[in-house]
Amino acid sequence: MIGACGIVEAAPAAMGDFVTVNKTHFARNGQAYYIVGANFWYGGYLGAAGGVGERARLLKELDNMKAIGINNLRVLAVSEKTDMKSAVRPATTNAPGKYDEELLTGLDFLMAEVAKRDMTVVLYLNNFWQWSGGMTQYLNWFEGTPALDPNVTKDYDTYMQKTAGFYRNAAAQAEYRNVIAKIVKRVNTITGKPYAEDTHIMSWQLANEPRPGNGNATPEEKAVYVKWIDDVAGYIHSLDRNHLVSSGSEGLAGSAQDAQLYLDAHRTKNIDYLTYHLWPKNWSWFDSNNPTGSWDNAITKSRDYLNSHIELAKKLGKPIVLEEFGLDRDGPSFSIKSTTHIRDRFYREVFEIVATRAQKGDPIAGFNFWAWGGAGRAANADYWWKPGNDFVGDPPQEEQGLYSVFDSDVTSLVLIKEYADKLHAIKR
Ligand SMILES: O=C1NC[C@H](CO)[C@@H](O)[C@@H]1O
Repeated sequence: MIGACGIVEAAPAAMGDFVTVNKTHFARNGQAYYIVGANFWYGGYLGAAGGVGERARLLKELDNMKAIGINNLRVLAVSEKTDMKSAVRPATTNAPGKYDEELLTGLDFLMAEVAKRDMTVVLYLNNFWQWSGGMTQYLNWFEGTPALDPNVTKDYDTYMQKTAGFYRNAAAQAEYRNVIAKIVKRVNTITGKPYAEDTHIMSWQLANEPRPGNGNATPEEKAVYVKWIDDVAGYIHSLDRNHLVSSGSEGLAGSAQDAQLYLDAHRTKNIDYLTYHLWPKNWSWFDSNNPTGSWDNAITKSRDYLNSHIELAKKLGKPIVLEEFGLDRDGPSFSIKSTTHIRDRFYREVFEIVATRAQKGDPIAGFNFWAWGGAGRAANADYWWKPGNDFVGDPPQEEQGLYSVFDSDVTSLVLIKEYADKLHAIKR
């Protein structure tokens, strides 16, 4: 069918129900719903009508993801204009109260196309990291503190400790809630449907990887964090009684390694399901320059991380989604010409634990790998992103090719499809 923008579009799929929580599982359309997902942070950017928009690419990416069984996308809904070097440009928020409607229409287009493919989307409304401006940019606006890019300062500990000041800043929280209301109460300009009534939104998510501070977060910082999650999640539910709300937490790695904090932060009835992320290289469990020597350590710790968080989900009686995980390409290399044998081995280990425990009825509700690169390609010899370059799965704060799964990574795509079939076959 030829759509309004003159591009062949998928035929409308049947309208589904909202994703709901049934004890420790998701349900949709009267049956168990398992997440076979991709991180696709830039999906709304590709949907824009002009500027950075690439609607023909977006349709192809969605069709290619659908073809390997992907049913869920995790997408950045809001970004903040910032001077920080390794942040995406443009941003949906140019300044407090000043929003880029063309870019926000990109999210409308994405949601319209997702609905045609009966996929669902998790939309995150902020970012603890600098690659979309995020909480640090709010503090620059409302505290006047410089937005210091940790890729430049190389001081992530100070970055994390200062960024957590966002939770305590009343003016920043007020603007954050203004933005939340703008998105949650938005009416899709393509379909005319209010977002709050869109059954293809699975969940609103407070932020990407919100942390209480750095690894030495104080009891006071932890208490502020727990209250912030409860308050904001409750605020979102007050605007929208239909959709789930999640935090975007990484699990213990994003909770100062404090399991009690992770439980306390997610016990509230306002958080409907748990999230966690798995990053063996980022967390120095895996050394990609010594893969053989570090594999056993990495996979042992990864297996423990995967399984222990499912036990925490059992304690809270809520589903849990592994909504980020990744490993770099053989070499290591950023080039799409490099192989992905080690990453495929890691993915298979992750998928096997998720699928096996899901089949057993444990509260693991699926995964989103990080991240879909699809047809995007790195543009520069140094693999860093510059405005005007393709978007790929790696945001601008990392080399373009670090963790992306590209459309040429056939062994990875086949592996994802193999486990998509297993998860989609689970009937409960
Ligand atoms: O949310 C995230 N988690 C890990 C990704 C890869 O390092 C990173 O790109 C992103 O900020």
